[in-house]
Amino acid sequence: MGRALLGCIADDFTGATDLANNLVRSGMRTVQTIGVPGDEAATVDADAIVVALKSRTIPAADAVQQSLAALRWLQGQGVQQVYFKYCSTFDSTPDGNIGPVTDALLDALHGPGQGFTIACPAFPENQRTVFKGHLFVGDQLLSESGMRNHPLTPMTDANLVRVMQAQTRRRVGLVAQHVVARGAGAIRARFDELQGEGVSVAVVDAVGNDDLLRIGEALAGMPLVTAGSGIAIGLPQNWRNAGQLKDDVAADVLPSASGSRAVISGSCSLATNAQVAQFKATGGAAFAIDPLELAAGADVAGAALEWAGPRLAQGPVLVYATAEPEAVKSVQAQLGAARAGEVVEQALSSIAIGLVRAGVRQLVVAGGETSGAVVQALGVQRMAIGPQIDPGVPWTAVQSPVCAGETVHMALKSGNFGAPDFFRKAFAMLGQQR
Ligand SMILES: Nc1ncnc2c1ncn2[C@@H]1O[C@H](COP(=O)(O)OP(=O)(O)O)[C@@H](O)[C@H]1O
Ligand SMILES: O=C(O)[C@@H](O)C(=O)COP(=O)(O)O
Repeated sequence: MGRALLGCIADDFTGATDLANNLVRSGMRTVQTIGVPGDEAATVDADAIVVALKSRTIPAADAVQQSLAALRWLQGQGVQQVYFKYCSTFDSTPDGNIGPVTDALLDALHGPGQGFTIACPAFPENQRTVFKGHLFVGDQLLSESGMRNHPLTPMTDANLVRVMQAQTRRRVGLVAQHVVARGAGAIRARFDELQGEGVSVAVVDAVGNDDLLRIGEALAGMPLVTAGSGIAIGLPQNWRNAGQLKDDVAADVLPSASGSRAVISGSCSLATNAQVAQFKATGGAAFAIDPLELAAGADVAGAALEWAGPRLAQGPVLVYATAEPEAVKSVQAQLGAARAGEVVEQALSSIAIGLVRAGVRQLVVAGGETSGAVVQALGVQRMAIGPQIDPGVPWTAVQSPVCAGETVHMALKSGNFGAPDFFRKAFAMLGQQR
């Protein structure tokens, strides 16, 4: 059995690297696997393991099944605590999947209908805060932020107690910020009080990193934690206190980078739109993908690769389907949201394979679903986590059968993360890597 302390199940791939990044920065050596590893017996040598699923927008029953398979594999690794990671904007479809997966994990860990956990997507470093159970993105309620226009998971209610209650069979309650501010003892007392009232899932307020650290302390020994990546910063200290976590090796060292540079963007989020605009405005070579042409059967991937080939030597190239909300709505009205997403993801995946075949070894992918599709198409099985580019986005190093034996550096950028100059900043940083 391995010695991993924390076992994580992430519902998308950018989310997984976001969580791994926070764990690494808090001193846990972390390995990220793509999907549930096939080899039951192999033990992973790390303090934390993040199993990346692509389960955020699939049918709830499939998300449950995949999450339970991940749980069983993590239990086989001997983990002491399980962390279900979802989006800091609580992205979910009308059918879930956060509630159904939480129910299934609690049932599996505690018995049917039993157990207690938290729900806390707060990530203050990325302007996601929870106050009186309401999720804010910067100064806006979730429901008034760009998330209301998300292509797959539009979020139209900021009240997390209500959103979660609509998804779970269990009763949902609230640990308010004035309790969190009083420290771990007060938080634990509130957990007890809520359990006495029949509550099994507590939405927990957090408006700053101090809150996350207090909550982290209160979560020591809780078998299941459900959260965004922010809560992760408060957990490692619990194992340090117990003498189980040694800070004797750097947790974020990657091999040095080489090869050509490219960005693939399938995210239509506000931040990505700004990053694509900035890259183009500063003279970056960019190729736009039109979903309608794709759906009509045109060889858009071939055209993109033909375009990129001669440009790769000159610097990073960008291939993008990123579009403003009005354009996305118009495409979705013609193709349906799911089909539009599918054709774009498929094309961007083929382009990623082609780019790696053409010598790209430094690849930024923008968008959670997009990253999932690209990473799977490249046949990546594990990701080593390196230094942070912007909050929530680290460089990683992977192996792919598409360029067997050679390392590819990949950064999986969540749609709404990163400064406007993210793409150039990312590559500049690899150039200066230790
Ligand atoms: N122009 C477009 N029209 C419609 N859908 C699009 C367009 N561009 C990308 N998409 C789809 O939108 C979804 C964006 O989701 P994702 O990659 O998770 O980005 P984010 O991280 O911003 O949420 C993907 O399924 C992608 O294929
Ligand atoms: O928690 C977050 O915000 C991210 O880690 C994440 O999951 C974002 O998802 P995408 O916006 O779909 O990349």
